[in-house]
Amino acid sequence: MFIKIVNESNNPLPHYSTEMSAGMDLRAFLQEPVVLKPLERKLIPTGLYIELPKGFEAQIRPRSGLAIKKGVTVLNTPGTIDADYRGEIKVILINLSQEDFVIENGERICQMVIATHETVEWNLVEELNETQRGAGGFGHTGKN
Ligand SMILES: O=c1ccn([C@H]2C[C@H](O)[C@@H](COP(=O)(O)OP(=O)(O)OP(=O)(O)O)O2)c(=O)[nH]1
Ligand SMILES: [Mg+2]
Repeated sequence: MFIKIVNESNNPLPHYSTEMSAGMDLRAFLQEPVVLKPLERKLIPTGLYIELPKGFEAQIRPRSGLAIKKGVTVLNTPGTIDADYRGEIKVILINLSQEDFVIENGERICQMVIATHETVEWNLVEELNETQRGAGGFGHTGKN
């Protein structure tokens, strides 16, 4: 399917790097490099604006390579881009390493997955149906 996109950066459009990739890497759109000090977080622009159809969302997720090699991740992962959002897609990066991390223009900082979602209405009731699990959770299974 085709999705409208505006690209005000000088970087290439996001693309799937293999035939069955779920995510497309997004690149930082910067006039000059940005430094993230240890534990520092910053909002990084991409220069991209998209128009998703109703019932779709875009998820902003970390890149595993950046996470394992540099300790840099997306703070609010998965970030949510709503279908009615018309602003610039921005990425909240945080540096969880003990060294400065320098972000250059055009660097691939995260990935974006386009997904469908439901829109529901609540059916407010007094009680829910019974199940084998019931209220058990948080490591409940496997215990005697
Ligand atoms: O990583 C992100 C997350 C969100 N957004 C944009 C698109 C999204 O549709 C909008 C609102 O995001 P969210 O609902 O997560 O933020 P909020 O803090 O709840 O703000 P709002 O009150 O505007 O919904 O901000 C981004 O560009 N990047
Ligand atoms: Mg919100």
